[in-house]
Amino acid sequence: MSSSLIDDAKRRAAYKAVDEYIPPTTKVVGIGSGSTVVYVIERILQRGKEANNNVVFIPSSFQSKELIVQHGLTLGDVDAYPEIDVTIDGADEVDEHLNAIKGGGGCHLREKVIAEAAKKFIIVADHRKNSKVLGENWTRGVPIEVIPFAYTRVIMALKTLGCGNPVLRMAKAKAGPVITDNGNFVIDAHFGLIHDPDDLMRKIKMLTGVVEVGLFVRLAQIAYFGNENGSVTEKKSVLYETE
Ligand SMILES: O=C(CO)[C@H](O)[C@H](O)COP(=O)(O)O
Repeated sequence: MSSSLIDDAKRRAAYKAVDEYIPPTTKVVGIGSGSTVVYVIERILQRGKEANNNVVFIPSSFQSKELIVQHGLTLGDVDAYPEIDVTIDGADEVDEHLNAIKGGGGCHLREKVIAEAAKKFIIVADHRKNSKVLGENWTRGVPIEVIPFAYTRVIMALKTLGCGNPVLRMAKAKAGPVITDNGNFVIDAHFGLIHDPDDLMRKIKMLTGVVEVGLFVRLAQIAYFGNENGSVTEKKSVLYETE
């Protein structure tokens, strides 16, 4: 599938999420990170200045802060708005229960804060992210943010938890590791198929030096996946099916 078809798929998922989950009454919107979120902002801007005048946007990263500011939207932060109406974000993989792997862009700590702060957390992605079980399609591993001082110890501990080859994420245009928006490192740890993401998330989070794990368990209400044929698949959490 060409990159423009993938971009179209991301765009359709993002547009549908904005159309269905940001009604005119919405006051506070959390903005995730990544390439799909760019289309979320694109759709929000298409609603026009008036529709966005009374809405505050809470970023999850340097990237989303820049998107908000550059497009003249009102920037807020989670200190001032600890309760968010709806957060829309991308994902690296989503399972059949709407658990997700996130952090491909290294932003999962702040993304989780604004996902948990939201009354509704919505995922937007292209069809490659739509799996039955985590680890099926996303084989780069679970992103784990760690404080630099502890990274070697955390790598050793991840091996005892069953990860064969945890990798310190290296920067592409700089010598050395990726540094997160919080000044930390990221380790990518592939565990094969993850049948119990809650259990794995808790075990990793208990390791000293781990700041946050890119496993989002029971957080999403709905996920939209843009497909190759122009359709959008909706996956809804059973936790919200009664709504
Ligand atoms: O978790 C993330 C960043 O930390 C992104 O949301 C995730 O990597 C998906 O990105 P994209 O929309 O570019 O596929």
